[in-house]
Amino acid sequence: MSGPILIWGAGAIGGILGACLARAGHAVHMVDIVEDHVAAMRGPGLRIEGPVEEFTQVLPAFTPLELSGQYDTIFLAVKAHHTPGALDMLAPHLAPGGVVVSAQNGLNEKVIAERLGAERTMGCFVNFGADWLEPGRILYGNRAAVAVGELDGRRTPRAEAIHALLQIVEPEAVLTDNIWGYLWGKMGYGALLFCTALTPDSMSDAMARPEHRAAYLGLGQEVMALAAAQGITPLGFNGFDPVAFGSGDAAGMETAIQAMVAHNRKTAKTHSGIWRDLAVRKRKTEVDAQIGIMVSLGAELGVPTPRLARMVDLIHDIEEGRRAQSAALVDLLVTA
Ligand SMILES: NC(=O)C1=CN([C@@H]2O[C@H](COP(=O)(O)OP(=O)(O)OC[C@H]3O[C@@H](n4cnc5c(N)ncnc54)[C@H](OP(=O)(O)O)[C@@H]3O)[C@@H](O)[C@H]2O)C=CC1
Ligand SMILES: CC(C)(CO)C(=O)C(=O)O
Repeated sequence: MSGPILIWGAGAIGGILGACLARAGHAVHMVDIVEDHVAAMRGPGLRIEGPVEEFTQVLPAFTPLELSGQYDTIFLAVKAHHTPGALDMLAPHLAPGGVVVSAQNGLNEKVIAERLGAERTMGCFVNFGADWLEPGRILYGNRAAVAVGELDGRRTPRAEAIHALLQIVEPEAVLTDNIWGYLWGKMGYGALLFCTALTPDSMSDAMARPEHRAAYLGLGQEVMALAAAQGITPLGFNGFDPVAFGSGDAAGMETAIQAMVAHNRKTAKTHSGIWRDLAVRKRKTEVDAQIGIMVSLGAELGVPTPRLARMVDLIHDIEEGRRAQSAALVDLLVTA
């Protein structure tokens, strides 16, 4: 790896990665389509605030049209449904031997590998919480699990180098030989987060409701059945327990729910990114790119996903103004 690191999509996740790496002395360039945000990063700088740490970092920042040159290491941190469009813009800036690291939720690694080649794609899982507040301001809500690894599980010098970079941001970041396991663990946890976003409540308040337990357990079980049908062994983190959901172990799932509720009680990011897209940003969520793809996969593999499918419809209803966020929407997922 040589030359500056490029962060493509300098919002909540990309902003924190870029600011932390630059503060540690790495040359980092930021790219974002939000012009006011790009201007703010150049000066007065990107302000990271909240309970984890507070600092301001001035960063070389560009809109995609302003960017020139090629980069060996690019972290991609746009929302999953923006991945194809971002890759069109990013492709000319990836050096021939370079790599794109997906710091995103979903299975973007597949999209990147198809577009740029598997050998130019690295898998990454991030679970720390952050919110883009306004141009130049990001809330770093809590620390949480981070993992990185080659798509084929090999331990390579470049994976070690990316791991070392991520350890600057999260000292407990893991270099894994099972990145798909982490990504599918997050697909499971992510399905639960989408369910919390059907309501106006915080992640922990929504997930703690006993009358909605069956909805959360059913969603987690559907995702773990999809992972199992592909021969993937999902991994746990921050309270999410894939073994309990995969085996339908009632006591294990209850312990996992309690642990996830406790984890999310400690963050200054009280609501998920999905909730924020619906309630604050008033824009489309990643539901098709994260949950919709699992419904399609279920149809291909013959794995039933009735709750995931219903949830996609409910999120679309909120996005398109047919329904308002309400705890009553989760009632509709209690029975499959
Ligand atoms: N925030 C969090 O706590 C967590 C997020 N994630 C995942 O990380 C990924 C990034 O999320 P997050 O950082 O929250 O998202 P943000 O919306 O905060 O940041 C993404 C940024 O990329 C910009 N963007 C969109 N399209 C392009 C493009 N083609 N080229 C350059 N920039 C572009 C966006 O602009 P605009 O807003 O105008 O679209 C925005 O500024 C998602 O997959 C999310 O699910 C994972 C774990 C935690
Ligand atoms: C809530 C969080 C940060 C996971 O902890 C997340 O992934 C999201 O907001 O989508």
